[in-house]
Amino acid sequence: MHGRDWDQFLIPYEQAVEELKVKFRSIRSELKRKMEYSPIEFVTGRVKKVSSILEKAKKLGIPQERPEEVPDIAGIRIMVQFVDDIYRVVQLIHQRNGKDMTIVEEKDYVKNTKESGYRSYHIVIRYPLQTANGEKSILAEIQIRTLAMNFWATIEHSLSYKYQGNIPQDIKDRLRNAAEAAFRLDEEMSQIREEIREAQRHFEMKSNQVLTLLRDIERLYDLGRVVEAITFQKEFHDKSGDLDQLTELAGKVREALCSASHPSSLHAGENHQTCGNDESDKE
Ligand SMILES: Nc1nc2c(ncn2[C@@H]2O[C@H](COP(=O)(O)OP(=O)(O)OP(=O)(O)O)[C@@H](O)[C@H]2O)c(=O)[nH]1
Ligand SMILES: Nc1ncnc2c1ncn2[C@@H]1O[C@H](COP(=O)(O)OP(=O)(O)OP(=O)(O)O)[C@@H](O)[C@H]1O
Repeated sequence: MHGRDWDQFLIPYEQAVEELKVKFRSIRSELKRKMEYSPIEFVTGRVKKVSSILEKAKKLGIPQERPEEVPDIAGIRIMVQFVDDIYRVVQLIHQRNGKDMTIVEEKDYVKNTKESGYRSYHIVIRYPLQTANGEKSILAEIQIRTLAMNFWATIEHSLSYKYQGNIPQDIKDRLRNAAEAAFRLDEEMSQIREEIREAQRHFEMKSNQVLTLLRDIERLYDLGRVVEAITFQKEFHDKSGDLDQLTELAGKVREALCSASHPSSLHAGENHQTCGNDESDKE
């Protein structure tokens, strides 16, 4: 190890961290620009300090002459809002496997919580770089976690640093309780999110129903069924806005529209597209 130029050694790792941060931040901004949901909240990255590389090499039994075998000299961290989003990001990384990165190892500490209470999803990748001295590939670590998991891990990391890895038992116990609380917070947030999604779906169904209903009433007018159209319009105004009531009324309007556009003299089957719930006659 003597004589190693660490500044030189770390250059590709710095480049990798910068490139990886740009790549994952770009995914976020691209999705946002397209007004689509982004599972990525924010991305951070760091290059490990030399002292920490040496300690880790020792811990992992890696010879000092081969520090490049330490898997997390280059590391990025992707923060997400909800636990589901972790697996969406994992999927995004899987899609890039064999393209601009190659997956070397994966550890799911979200499903397999560590003894300490630590939860995160880890992926070690081999990442190819174009450097001034040609192509080089290095190992890099991607950690994916929710904001709650990050909050817990950040506090735990500083306590671990303060106590040099020997956190007193009572604090360890409290940290495990806090990890439980962070887990419950993630669960609660996921549930709230589901309820919000359900409410959005319900709102969308209702506005579609209202739109169809008003169009059908207008078509009744056009077909000369003015009295019926007025009655339905009044009924629509009197409704409380309950989806079931709107659906029932929509059914009645459809029936009236159907009989208006299918005088009994017509053969059965003619103009059938105006009846029922055939989507083909909707604009
Ligand atoms: N705060 C915190 N971070 C952890 C913990 N365990 C792992 N990490 C983070 O995850 C990285 C790699 O963890 P692992 O994939 O388990 O690799 P490892 O070298 O076997 O980890 P160790 O448990 O530290 O031996 C570490 O460098 C930390 O950044 C933990 O208990 N608390
Ligand atoms: N993949 C990563 N992405 C972004 N930041 C990280 C990553 N891994 C660790 N960090 C952060 O970098 C800082 C320095 O951590 P350091 O590399 O010394 O230790 P560690 O990787 O957490 O632990 P260890 O060396 O025991 O594996 C800490 O604030 C840590 O939270």
